[in-house]
Amino acid sequence: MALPAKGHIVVLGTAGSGKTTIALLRAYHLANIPDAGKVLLVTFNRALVKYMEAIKNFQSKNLVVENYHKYARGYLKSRGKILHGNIIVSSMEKEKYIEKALQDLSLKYPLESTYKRSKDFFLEEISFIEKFGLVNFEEYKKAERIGRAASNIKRENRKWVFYLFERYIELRENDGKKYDWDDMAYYVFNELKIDVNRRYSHIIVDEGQDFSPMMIKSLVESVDKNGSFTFFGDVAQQIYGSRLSWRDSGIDVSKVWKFDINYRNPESIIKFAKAITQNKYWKKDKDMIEATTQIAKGPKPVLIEFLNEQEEIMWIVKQAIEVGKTASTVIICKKRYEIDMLLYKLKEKGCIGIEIDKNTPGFADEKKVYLSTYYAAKGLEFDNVFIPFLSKKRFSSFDNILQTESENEFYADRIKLLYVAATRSKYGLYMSYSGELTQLFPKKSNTYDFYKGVDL
Ligand SMILES: Nc1ncnc2c1ncn2[C@@H]1O[C@H](COP(=O)(O)OP(=O)(O)OP(=O)(O)O)[C@@H](O)[C@H]1O
Repeated sequence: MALPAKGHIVVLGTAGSGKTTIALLRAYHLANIPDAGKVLLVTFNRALVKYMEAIKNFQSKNLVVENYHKYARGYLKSRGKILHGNIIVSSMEKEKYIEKALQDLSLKYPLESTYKRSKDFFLEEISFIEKFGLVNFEEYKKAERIGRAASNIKRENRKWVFYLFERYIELRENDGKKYDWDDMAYYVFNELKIDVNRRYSHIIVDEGQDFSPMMIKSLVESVDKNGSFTFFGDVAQQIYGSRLSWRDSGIDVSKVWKFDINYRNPESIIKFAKAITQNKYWKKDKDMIEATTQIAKGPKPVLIEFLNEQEEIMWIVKQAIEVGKTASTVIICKKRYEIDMLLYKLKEKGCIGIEIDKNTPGFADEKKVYLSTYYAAKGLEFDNVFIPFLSKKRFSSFDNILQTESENEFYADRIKLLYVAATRSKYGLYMSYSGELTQLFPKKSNTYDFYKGVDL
C-alpha cells in the first residue's frame, strides 16, 4: 500500500489474495498525500467498479474509480476528439463493417484464398492488430502473433489481412466513426503524446490481466512523470480471451511483487481450484501465482448429478433460497436466458433474486440471492456460490463452425471461467449438472464430495 509513490509497480497475486483490497487502499492512501493530485483506479468490468464504489466507504475528491472505456472516452472527449456519442463503433457495427470489407476485397481479389476465411477470423485478427496498436503494415508483419492459435496466419499472407483492416477503417470513417472499443486505447495513447497536461498523478489498475497491451500503454502514458503506475493482476483469471500479456505493455519493473496468501477461499476450495488447473486443457503460465497459505476454513465443495434439468433447477432454487437467508449467495450462469429463467423460478418461490450487472449498486455481501454471468462475477466474492449446468452439452460443447479458436483454446478459455467462478466463494461451493459431466471438471474426486440428486 505504501510502496513509493513514484515509478512502476507490478503485483501478481492468486485469487483472493487481496489485490482489489490493496488496490483500493493504495488508491486512497495516494489520494490523501498532501498536494498529490488526482488518483485513478481503473478496472475492466463495470460490476467491479460498482463494487469498489460501495466498499470504498472512504471518499476522497481526488480519487476516481472507472472502467477503462469510460476513462478513454472521457479523455478523448476532453481533448475535443469526441463531440458526440455515436462516433464509436459498437461490436455489432464493427462486425457489419468487417463483413462489408470482406465482400469488397473478395470481389477485388477473387483468387485470393485468405479472403475465403471466415468473418470471425478477420474480427479476431483485426482485434489483435488494434490491441497491439500495429497500425502500419511493417509492424504487423514483424509482430509475433500470440493469442489464439487458430487465428495464426502465414506471414506472407498478412498483407491481405492488413488490406482488410485498412478497408474497415475506411468504411467506418466514411460514416464518421472514428473509434471502436479495441482501438480507442491507441488513439488515447497518441493523443497523450501531444498533450502536455496529465490529469492523474497516480494510476492503479486492478484485474490488469484483461487489459490489452495498448490499454496499459495508454494508462502508463497518462500518469504524470513524477507519479506512479501500479498494476494488479492474476493470469489464472484472464477470461476475456485475448491472452495478451502485461509483459508486452512496456511496464518498466525490475521486481514483481507476489501475493500468495489466499484470504478468501477455504482450504477445501483452494484444493479444488488447484485440481481445476491440473486439467490437461489448462494453459500453464509462468506468471501464475499459486496460494501457499490459506486462512479460511470451510466445507468441501460438492458436485451433484441430477437426472434432468428440471430437478437440477428445482434443487438449486430451493437450496439458494435456504442458504441465502443467512449469507450472501450467488448463482453463476453462462447464458442470459439461464439467469432470466432462474430469476423467474426464484420469484415463483417468493424470492427476489438480484442480477449482478453494470447497474447493480452496492455490495454483494448482503444476505441475498444474486445471479451473475461468469464475467460479471469477476473480482467479486460471496459466502455461497452455485455453479449449475456443468454438463458437457451446456458448459463445454465445442462447435467447429461457430468458434474462431481451436478446440484446445476453446477449452482453455472455458476452464478459466470455472476457475474464476469457484474462487468467488468464501464458504460453500455447490456445483451441479445433468447428463454427462463436462470433461473440464477435475477428475480428482477427493477434492469434492459427489452426490446423486435423487439421494438428496
Ligand atoms: N491482509 C488481509 N487480511 C485479511 N483479509 C484480507 C487481507 N487482504 C484481503 N483480505 C480479504 O480477502 C478477501 C479477498 O480479497 P480481494 O477481493 O482483495 O482479493 P483479490 O486478490 O482481488 O481476489 P480476486 O483476484 O480473486 O478477485 C476479501 O474478503 C478481503 O477483505
